[in-house]
Amino acid sequence: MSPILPNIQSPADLQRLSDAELAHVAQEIRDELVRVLSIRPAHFASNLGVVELCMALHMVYDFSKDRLIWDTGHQIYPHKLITGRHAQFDSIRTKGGLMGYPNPVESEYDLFVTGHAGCSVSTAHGLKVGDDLMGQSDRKSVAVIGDGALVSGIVFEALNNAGGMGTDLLVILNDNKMSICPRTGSLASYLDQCRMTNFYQGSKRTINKILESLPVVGGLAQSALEQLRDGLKAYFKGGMLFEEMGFRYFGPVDGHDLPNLRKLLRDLKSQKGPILLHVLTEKGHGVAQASADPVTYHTPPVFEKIGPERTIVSLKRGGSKAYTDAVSACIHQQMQDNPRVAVLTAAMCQGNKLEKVRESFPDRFFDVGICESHAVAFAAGMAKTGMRPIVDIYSTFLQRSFDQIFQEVALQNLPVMFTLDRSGVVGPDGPTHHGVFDIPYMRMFPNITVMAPGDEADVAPMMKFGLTHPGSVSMRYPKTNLETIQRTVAPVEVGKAEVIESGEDGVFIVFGTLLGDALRAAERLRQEDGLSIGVINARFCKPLDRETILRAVREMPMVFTVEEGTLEGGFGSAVLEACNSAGLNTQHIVRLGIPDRFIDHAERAEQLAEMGLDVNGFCRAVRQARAKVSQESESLDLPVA
Ligand SMILES: Cc1ncc(C[n+]2csc(CCOP(=O)(O)OP(=O)(O)O)c2C)c(N)n1
Ligand SMILES: CC(=O)[C@@H](O)[C@H](O)COP(=O)(O)O
Ligand SMILES: [Mg+2]
Repeated sequence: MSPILPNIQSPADLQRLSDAELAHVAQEIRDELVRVLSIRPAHFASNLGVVELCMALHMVYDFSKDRLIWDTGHQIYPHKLITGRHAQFDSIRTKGGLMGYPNPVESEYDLFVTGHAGCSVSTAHGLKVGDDLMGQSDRKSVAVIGDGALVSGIVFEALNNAGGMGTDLLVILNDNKMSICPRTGSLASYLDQCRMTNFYQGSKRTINKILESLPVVGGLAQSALEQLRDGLKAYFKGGMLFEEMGFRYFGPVDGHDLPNLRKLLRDLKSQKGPILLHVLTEKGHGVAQASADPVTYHTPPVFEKIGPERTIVSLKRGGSKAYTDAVSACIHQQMQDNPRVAVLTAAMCQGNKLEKVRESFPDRFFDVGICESHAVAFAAGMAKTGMRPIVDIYSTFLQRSFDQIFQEVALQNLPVMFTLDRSGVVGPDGPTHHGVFDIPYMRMFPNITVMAPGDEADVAPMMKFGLTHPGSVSMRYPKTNLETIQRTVAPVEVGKAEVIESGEDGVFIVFGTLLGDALRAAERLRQEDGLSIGVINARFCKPLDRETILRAVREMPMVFTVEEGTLEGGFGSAVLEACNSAGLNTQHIVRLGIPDRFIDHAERAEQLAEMGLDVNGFCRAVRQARAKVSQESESLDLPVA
């Protein structure tokens, strides 16, 4: 059969195809996923698992009018391939190319830029209620949510609200037994039980129909039948949880049976009220057919991404060690040395490279699922008992726990340590995943110490400090390979910076691992411009080393603060605030960091270069500042007119 997928310009083009042709398109989609993702690590297994579901949805609904939200959005590739973006698919997750998540700028079929799990039911509910109020009640609303995302607290907030309101909303639970790692928690076992039940379709409605058809038999028979119904539901087990929240439960159904999915979705489309359809899929489904590698087909890939060697690998990040490796090794060591140390992850055991910790200390390792708010409050509870919990988490995902950081940790002054992985720009995952806001949001609370290693040598002493300090500590580090700067490493002391190089013409004051590039820039400026630029490893943003930093501000003609975080309220702002309270002039201070806008997906090096946060950028900043200073001094020398 000749290729069909390249001719699919919109989902409407699917309508004219036979079942055999549709099956062919599904295979073409899988082949396309394997082809592109063999050259570029991206989300693979989750996309393979939703091919038929995506096609069925787009054949039953018209999402140019109806509303479709894919929870998290990492499984959006089949949706993009059949909504007119096949020709650009090679560009996915590259600078200027398609985003690896939904993107309304690309297509009317994408409604929200997402990347954080758990929000689909809320937004789909809002879309439906809004459309109704706007007089567009003919627009249907559908959310597709994975079993990993399902456990996020916000999902139950939405189910409760939509179920209570009786909104016409279809929630499709895409159950593939996996988060990134195997799923955890009681809901996981509940869903496993649901898998064992027969197809169950909203018996409540069926039984009520029987009731209505009977001649009036008074309340007694009704309540007896109601009890029978509840007994049946209890027996079925399937979906009771959702039924009790006001959603009629249908399922479980095979998520790879395209004809049956289309039939079922057509039936459900005409029904009223909140409905939850439980769909069973296989993460990584069909990859063997696509890559002709039988091994991977029968061992459902537990990983999200494919490496360049066309094999399912873990979240592959090149051969060299990353800061994540150094931190997870330190966590392991600290847990070995101190039985009071525990570690919590929010479904990112693999991303945080905690597998060895999980194996060595199963009683002190906690994967709470995609439940970041709970993770922080859980850690606070442990800290209250005298434990030393580490919340090991991506900076961007910790944003979900803002209020627990405030109330359960800072306000109680409890010793919870936050190891903030993926702080700074993260490359192809783009704006939903950059960890660029943690400096401001961590330093605003009393009682939290905010620090960042300048290089690998700082990691272990900082971890040790963080786990012995009486209060909460946040340590941020980026998604990049380790670097060790040759020097006599000064001991890590709270609120103390480390002067690495002195200079006369200016100074870089660096918070974080851009320290290496600042040193290389200073070396280049010495060689090419004859400038003597000092470099300070700030190490702490809060408390700031006022003595060292304010002395540099007083003595240096040019001062450059450097951080891989937003400038709004970041480290540079902390320095300006300190200068202001000390009554110092700050005109000669230049803050280098992430501008007040969202940074598009690209390679991390491209993103840093674009923001001037690399060697070239640092040299350019110094040269521009110097030119400005000499202009001003020339203008001062001009004879009075
Ligand atoms: C708030 C938040 N925490 C963590 C993640 C990281 N993450 C991305 S996908 C994923 C697993 C999602 O599992 P599931 O919802 O079952 O979707 P599947 O990949 O199985 O289709 C996780 C934990 C995230 N995107 N958002
Ligand atoms: C979709 C999601 O949030 C995760 O899969 C994330 O993309 C992982 O990022 P890393 O590759 O940095 O672990
Ligand atoms: Mg899943």
